[in-house]
Amino acid sequence: MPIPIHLQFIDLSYKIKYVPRQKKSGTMSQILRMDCSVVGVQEERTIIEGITGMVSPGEVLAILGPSGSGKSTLLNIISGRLQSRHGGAVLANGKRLTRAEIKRIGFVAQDDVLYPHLTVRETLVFAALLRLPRTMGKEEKVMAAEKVMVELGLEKCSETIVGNAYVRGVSGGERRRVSIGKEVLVDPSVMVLDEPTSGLDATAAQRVVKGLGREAKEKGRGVVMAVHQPASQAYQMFDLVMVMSAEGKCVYFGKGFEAMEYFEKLGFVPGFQLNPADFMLDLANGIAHGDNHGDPSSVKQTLVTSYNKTLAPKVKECINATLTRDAVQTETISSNNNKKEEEMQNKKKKKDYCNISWLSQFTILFHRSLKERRHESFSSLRIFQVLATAILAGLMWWHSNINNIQDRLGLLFFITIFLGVFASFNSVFTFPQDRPIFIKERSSGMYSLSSYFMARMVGDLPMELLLPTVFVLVVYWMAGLRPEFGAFMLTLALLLGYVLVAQGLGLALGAIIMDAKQASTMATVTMLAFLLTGGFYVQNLPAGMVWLKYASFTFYCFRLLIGVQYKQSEITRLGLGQGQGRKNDSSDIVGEVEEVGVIASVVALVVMFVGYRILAYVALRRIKI
Ligand SMILES: Nc1ncnc2c1ncn2[C@@H]1O[C@H](COP(=O)(O)OP(=O)(O)OP(=O)(O)O)[C@@H](O)[C@H]1O
Repeated sequence: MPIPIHLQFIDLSYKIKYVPRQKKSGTMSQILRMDCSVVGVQEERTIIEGITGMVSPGEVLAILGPSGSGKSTLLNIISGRLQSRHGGAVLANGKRLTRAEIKRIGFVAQDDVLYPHLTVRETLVFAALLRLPRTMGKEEKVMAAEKVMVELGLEKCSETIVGNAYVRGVSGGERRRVSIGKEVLVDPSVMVLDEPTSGLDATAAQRVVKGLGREAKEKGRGVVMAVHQPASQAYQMFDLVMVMSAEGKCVYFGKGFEAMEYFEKLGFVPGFQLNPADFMLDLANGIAHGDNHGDPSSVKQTLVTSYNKTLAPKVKECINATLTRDAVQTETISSNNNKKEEEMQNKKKKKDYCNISWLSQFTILFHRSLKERRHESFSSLRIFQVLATAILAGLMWWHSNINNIQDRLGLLFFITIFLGVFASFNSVFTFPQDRPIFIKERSSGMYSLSSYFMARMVGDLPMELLLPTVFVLVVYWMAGLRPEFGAFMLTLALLLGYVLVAQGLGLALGAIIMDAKQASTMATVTMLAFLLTGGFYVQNLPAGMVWLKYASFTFYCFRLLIGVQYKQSEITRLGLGQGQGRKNDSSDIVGEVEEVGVIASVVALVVMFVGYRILAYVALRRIKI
């Protein structure tokens, strides 16, 4: 049974600052010319204002209001997702929300935040394994996921992938139920749902609302949900109703069955039999039925004034009474515990923020990462890209001659370019794509950042190294590079190491910029810059730019590759080394391997491998959850 939580929210307000892109006065020609004068100064907009209410264990509170009235914003605040960015207070049993309480609030966002390539069963089972307490065994957790699947009518599609707007998967309504299932699984004390019935037909919507209401009563769970046009039968299941105006103000908060009576007293009566929710939505938009009540703005003004005058004081009084009761209870509890015990409890709470051990989190996330990313890493398009490029390069450099220095260096440089760009470009999407799920799951306390990060890093290894291995295998033997097995293995190891460094660069850029499009452009530009300064095009960089060469991992890889491919005797014979009288020639570059040293080059690559990952980790730490 969930721990009962009385949730109170008092005088909530939320404002955003924004810069309007263009003023209304901007003419079309000004806009087309992107005239700077049409860009406005920063403005402030109030999204919600003075919202007060509460929900107790076992109650269902429905939030009704027109589109854009701030319902989602309110739910985000209530569930602790916009902490410290709003006015007013959200209290759980009389105390401000802490991370532990937030974890007890299940939140189903308006958009389904799920991994599209996992099946329904996989999604729920992984959620159960990560979220249910360590006292439960694996079998029990899997059973819990199965039970939720049955309760929500998802057995039929349990083996179908979840999908999203781009990938065909389960239907929108089924996806919605998966999102709800992920929260129901952990028996939260309060469930906050943003339009749980969107995408469902009337019968399915009613089933979901009924199910949520029944569980609320049975388990003593508070439920807060924003709903668009609930059917009258669904409306009967709401204990409390809040109606918000389009301007983000409250026009009604109170018992569901008393709402019509309240509006009637104000003189707003539907002219014919009407669904109460539809009637209230019309009122919130300023549309009054029956008698002429004036224009919409005066209708809304009447409703807001009346709420502030008559209902708001009663709501606050009721909240105060609950707060006094909670305070008495809290006082009794704390007087029973001495300070030391309290400290120990706090420590334990902090340690137990995640339900399972670090190692279990890592193992589960690792498996999930493999399952989720297999389609991406081994997509037929990627396999085709790699194989086609490898075969093309192999044919172009077919059994190239070791004495033809330009050809050989060209091939080694091409391999470096291809693998570097391929790895960095593919990995740049990892964190921006994961961000919404990462924020959602971390705010629910499912895992720690370090376990997520390590699982991603380790999970990426087999995924990201297999195709480059195939590439090297094909090109190496087709192009007739050094035929000794040792030389092949060294080249392979070196190139795989290089791929991991390039991948680290992509991960770091993705984590820092957190926008897949911008980060991919940045990764391409950075890789090109590194390739430019890598020594193939210009041997002697201008004095102030030499550092660029040493910052480029392409530089080290390229030179080490040459070191593996050419023996010392060949370097001397072909005049490849420095001091062989061929300065400023592209064939002079082997000399720089000697200049930097093999060990130093390897160390530089290792430092960059670790450094980029540390950068990515630090960037992820900045994400507010
Ligand atoms: N970060 C933001 N930047 C700009 N506008 C915002 C931001 N957050 C919210 N808004 C605006 O605040 C208003 C309320 O948004 P919100 O999503 O809370 O409304 P809603 O009632 O849930 O709407 P719907 O029912 O259509 O989902 C909208 O007009 C929205 O454009």
